[in-house]
Amino acid sequence: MTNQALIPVIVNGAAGKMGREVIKAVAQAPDLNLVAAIDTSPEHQDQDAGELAGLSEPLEVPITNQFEAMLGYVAGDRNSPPGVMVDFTHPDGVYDNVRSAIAYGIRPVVGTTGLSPEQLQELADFAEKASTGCLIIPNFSIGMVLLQQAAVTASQYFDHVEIIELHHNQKADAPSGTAIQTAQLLGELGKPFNTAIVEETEKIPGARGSLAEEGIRIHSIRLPGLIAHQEVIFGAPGQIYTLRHDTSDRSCYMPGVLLAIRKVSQLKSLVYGLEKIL
Ligand SMILES: NC(=O)C1=CN([C@@H]2O[C@H](COP(=O)(O)OP(=O)(O)OC[C@H]3O[C@@H](n4cnc5c(N)ncnc54)[C@H](OP(=O)(O)O)[C@@H]3O)[C@@H](O)[C@H]2O)C=CC1
Ligand SMILES: O=C(O)C1=N[C@H](C(=O)O)C[C@H](O)C1
Repeated sequence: MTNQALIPVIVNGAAGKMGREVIKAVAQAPDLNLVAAIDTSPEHQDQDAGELAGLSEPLEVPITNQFEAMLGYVAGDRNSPPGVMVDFTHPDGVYDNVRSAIAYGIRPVVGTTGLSPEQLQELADFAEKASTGCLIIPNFSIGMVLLQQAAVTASQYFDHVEIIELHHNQKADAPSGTAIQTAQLLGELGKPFNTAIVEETEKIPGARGSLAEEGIRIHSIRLPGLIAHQEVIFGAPGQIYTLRHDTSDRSCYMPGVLLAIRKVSQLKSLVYGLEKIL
C-alpha cells in the first residue's frame, strides 16, 4: 500500500493513558499513518510519541500542543484520504477540539466523555451542516456493547433497575459516559422504572445516586486499583439479575477505536455509540 492510500491519523491526548494505547494500535495498523500526536501536557512536549507509548522504535512523531497547526497541515494534504482525529483528552476541551477538527474537514473519532446533551446536539448540527462524519463513542469495548444489549432485553421484563459504575480515581467526570448511555438505552423503551413503594428520604444528599432517564439511578465509585467496571442490576420479587463488565487492560478498547477510524470517513453526520457501526 502506498503512503497516499494510508489514512492520516492525529491522536489528541497522545500522552495520556488512552492516547498511548491508541498510538501503539495505530502504529501497528498497516492501513493507518500516525501524522500527529497532540497533548497539552507540558512535561511531554517534543518527546517521541512511539517511545512514550512504549514502542521499541521511535515513530519520529513528536508530541506537540500545536493542534490547529496540525489540523491545517493534515487538511492541506490533498493526496491522502481524509484525515481522522482521535480524541482522548478531557471533558473541558473535547467540544472545541471536535468543532475545530470538523471546521478543517478532519473526521473526529471521540472517546472523551463528559459532553453535555446540548453540546452533543450542537456538534451533531455542526457535522450535519459540514456533511462530515463524526463518531462519538462512550465505550469502545465489545463487551460493553454486549452488556448493553443484554440490559435492553432484560429491561423489557424487569421494572426495577439500578446502575453502578466503578472507575479509577483519576477520572474527571461522573457518572461515566458509558453509564449515561446505558441509562439512555434502557430509557428508550419509554417505560418508567423503579416506581417507589415508600416515601424515601436521603439523610445524606446523594445517598441514592444520580437520577438519569426514566427513574434509573446511577451510582459512581472512584478508587485507585480500579480501571473501568459497570454493573446493571435488575430486581423483581424473589430474584436479582446482574450484568457486569470488567476492564483489565485498556487494549480492550483498541479494536473498536481502529474500526471507528476506518468507518468515520464513510459517514456524513454525527453517529453516537459503537453499536451503530458494528
Ligand atoms: N470511550 C472509551 O471507550 C473510553 C473513554 N475514556 C475517556 O477518555 C478520556 C481520556 O481518558 P484517559 O486517557 O484515561 O485520561 P488521561 O488523563 O490519562 O489522558 C488525557 C491526556 O490528554 C491531555 N489533555 C487534556 N486536555 C487536553 C486538550 N484540550 N488537548 C490536548 N490534550 C489534552 C492530558 O494532559 P494533562 O494530563 O496535562 O491534563 C493527558 O495527557 C476521558 O474522558 C475518559 O473518560 C477512557 C477510556 C475508554
Ligand atoms: O475514564 C475512563 O477510564 C473511562 N471512561 C469512559 C466512560 O466514562 O464511560 C469509558 C470507560 O468506562 C473508561
